[in-house]
Amino acid sequence: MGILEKIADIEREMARTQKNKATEYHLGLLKGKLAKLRAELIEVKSSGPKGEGFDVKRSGDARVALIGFPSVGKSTLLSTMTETEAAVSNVDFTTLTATPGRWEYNGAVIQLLDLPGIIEGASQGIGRGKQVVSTARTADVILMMLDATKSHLQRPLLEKELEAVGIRLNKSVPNITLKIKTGGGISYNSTCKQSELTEKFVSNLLHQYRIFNAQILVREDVTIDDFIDVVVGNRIYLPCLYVYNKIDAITIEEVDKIAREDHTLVVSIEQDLNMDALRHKIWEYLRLLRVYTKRHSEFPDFSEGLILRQGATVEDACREIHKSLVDDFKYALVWGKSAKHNPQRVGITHELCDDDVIEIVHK
Ligand SMILES: Nc1nc2c(ncn2[C@@H]2O[C@H](COP(=O)(O)OP(=O)(O)OP(=O)(O)O)[C@@H](O)[C@H]2O)c(=O)[nH]1
Ligand SMILES: [K+]
Ligand SMILES: [Mg+2]
Repeated sequence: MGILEKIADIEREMARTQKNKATEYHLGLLKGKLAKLRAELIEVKSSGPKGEGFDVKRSGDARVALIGFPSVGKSTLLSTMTETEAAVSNVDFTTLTATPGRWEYNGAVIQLLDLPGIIEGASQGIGRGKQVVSTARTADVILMMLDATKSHLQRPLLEKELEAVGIRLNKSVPNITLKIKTGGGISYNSTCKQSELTEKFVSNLLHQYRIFNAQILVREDVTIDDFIDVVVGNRIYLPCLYVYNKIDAITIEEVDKIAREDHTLVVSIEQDLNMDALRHKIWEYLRLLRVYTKRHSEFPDFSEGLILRQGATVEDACREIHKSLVDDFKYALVWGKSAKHNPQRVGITHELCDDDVIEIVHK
């Protein structure tokens, strides 16, 4: 039996099994098996011949991947926001390969990656779906484009396809440590009450994965899925913005309803509705910082900032300018949101905020 058939088998069994307290445990183990098979699918992919994901070189400060059903307007967006002219038509599967475009915003250069449309079953190799969802793993942000005039089932269907290749959307990494040991059996500890996880389940699931010696520490109330994710590994946690296009073609009441969903923005690319909000939202989801530098007794250079990731420290800023600065670093002066007073004298581990101004004093 092939991997896909085995997956289908387990999915059927899970669908047949009623969900209740008595079956929870059994279902959990089935989920574990399923995750294992899916992981095998991903692995075959990454060790397989070249071109499993689309081979587009990353460039700029970050990458945004456009994911969606055919004809939702992905290429229309690329053609609107970048200089790249992508073919647009009402015929499904117009785009057949990954097409990058360059978008500048707040001094950062963002690569927008237009991708072929995908449909249900993409992660299992239907159409070019497998390549598309593999490429999604390389993005910093997923822009999931949806057609506001079409069925609202598109959203959960696409989420399922991305989940299947190990992408977790708008979720943080579960606070679980798993240390594989060479002896001592399974030792399980939790710092808080668990609503789903039990010691018996943990040890059985680990046995399924041929792990017989390990230390597990769980620091928050997690789900069985979270635990499986940690055991399987190879998961990617990405921010995802859901963009409903073509709102020019639906009623204002419908627009209002959609706009209330989490992580969601409504636009019409062709009618230029809400597009500034979209640009701003993408920037927010990229979690980038812009920091300005200044020389001693001069004004800051606001024409050019450093682009850093959220959580970046003075050390990251130094590296961005020149790596020798890290070795020669004495202290820095910081003005802005991260400073307690202006300027604040800080060390190399100080965390920076968006729009901060920094002066580095070196030996
Ligand atoms: N009504 C309306 N139609 C739009 C809008 N944006 C794009 N379209 C139309 O949607 C159709 C599909 O656009 P594309 O950009 O080719 O869609 P795609 O998602 O790239 O499609 P594939 O490459 O086939 O996956 C075209 O006929 C566009 O004119 C919009 O804001 N409103
Ligand atoms: K199309
Ligand atoms: Mg297209």
